[in-house]
Amino acid sequence: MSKVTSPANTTVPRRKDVVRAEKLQAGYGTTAVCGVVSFSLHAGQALALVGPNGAGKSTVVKTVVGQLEAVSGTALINGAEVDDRTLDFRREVAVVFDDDAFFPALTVEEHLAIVSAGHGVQDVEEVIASELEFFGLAALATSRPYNLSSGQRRRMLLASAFVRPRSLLVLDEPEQRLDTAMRHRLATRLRAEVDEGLALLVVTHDPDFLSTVATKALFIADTIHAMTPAQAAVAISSENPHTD
Ligand SMILES: Nc1ncnc2c1ncn2[C@@H]1O[C@H](COP(=O)(O)OP(=O)(O)OP(=O)(O)O)[C@@H](O)[C@H]1O
Repeated sequence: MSKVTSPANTTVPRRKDVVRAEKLQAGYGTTAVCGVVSFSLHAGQALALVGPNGAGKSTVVKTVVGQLEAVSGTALINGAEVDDRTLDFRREVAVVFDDDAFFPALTVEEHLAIVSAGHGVQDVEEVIASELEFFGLAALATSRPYNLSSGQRRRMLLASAFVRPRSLLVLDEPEQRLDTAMRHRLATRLRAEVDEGLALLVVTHDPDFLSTVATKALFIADTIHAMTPAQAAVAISSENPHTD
């Protein structure tokens, strides 16, 4: 496997359809949880999935990244059917879900080192120091996850997606448990990375986060509505997308 020097130089050249969902029904077993989803996501785009609690956003995302089997339809990443065991998938796709696990015995910096070194990053120490700083965890580098607050653990999990290469980043409610300043810093950084070619698929309930980050949006419910980020921000602010 070729070595990379840092996550910063790993954005892939722009190309079509980093993600393509075609008539995708996400659900459990044979039971769909929401309407049929079709979308494409290119490098340099950020698609926000919005909608009320229980609408099916996480289920759709987990299906897109191959953690759940589709009820019907297909999800393609870089033109190939999703298989999260392949080297290509693991090299290109960084995923952070709310229920992500960690090792109780390992420190914050050890978690990040495993992820970074495991993805072939050469200057691991430098990269980790930079992300610890960004996520406000420098003073907690040698702490173990159970000695962190829930927001600090969340920061650690998010940091793990930034210490490794990625051309597609998938985040499920990244704003959860982050304070306002961290939310803003994260949103601003994500938007800058998207502008440089990252493809971002994000579930969010935060209109400000969405407005900063998203280039397009889907409202997930029994039927699916494509929206502009501005429309989606209004929809999730008012919790009623159908009034206008
Ligand atoms: N493992 C599971 N087995 C069966 N049904 C599930 C499972 N996980 C979630 N569900 C159901 O699927 C539906 C969609 O859940 P999902 O977590 O995708 O919603 P969501 O839009 O992400 O919600 P939230 O905004 O609350 O995170 C819900 O009705 C939920 O109860």
